[in-house]
Amino acid sequence: MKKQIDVAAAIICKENKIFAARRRVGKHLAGLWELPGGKLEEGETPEQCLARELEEELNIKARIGSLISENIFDYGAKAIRLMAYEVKCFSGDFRLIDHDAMCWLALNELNTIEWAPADIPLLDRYKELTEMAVCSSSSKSNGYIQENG
Ligand SMILES: Nc1nc2c([nH]c(=O)n2[C@@H]2O[C@H](COP(=O)(O)OP(=O)(O)OP(=O)(O)O)[C@@H](O)[C@H]2O)c(=O)[nH]1
Repeated sequence: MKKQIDVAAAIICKENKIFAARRRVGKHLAGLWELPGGKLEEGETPEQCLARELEEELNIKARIGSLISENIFDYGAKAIRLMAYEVKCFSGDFRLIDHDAMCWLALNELNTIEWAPADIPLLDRYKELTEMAVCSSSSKSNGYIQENG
């Protein structure tokens, strides 16, 4: 049976935009865009893996937030379990060490680039959750009564 590889990926958000990086020539899925991250090493939690990968690939230090969603995807030659975590706190200047391009996209721009297929359901889920959060916070503020005097 084909081995399933565990991969952790980061949904890095800044000012309502999400970070994407392009896989470089020579790699599996070269030219497609992905969330930064990588394969779990033995004994590593997904959070530890992500913190390590973000430092190795992008030169940033990050606090890994909650699991947004996961997706099992079969690429034929290999199958992966891709786990996406939210990252809102990070420091350092982004440097492309392992990718050949990067960009920041608003939620309504996510479909303007070509993502690795395994990422698409995860990004859809993230969009859904973010829109739900915006909706619930605006309904809370509508319900708040402010009185004069
Ligand atoms: N990091 C990352 N990998 C992804 C994403 N989506 C996706 O399908 N993958 C796949 O997950 C696998 C693991 O990623 P990796 O970055 O550790 O692998 P790699 O190909 O650079 O390393 P390798 O050359 O040592 O095999 C790759 O086959 C990659 O194509 C994603 O959003 N982020």
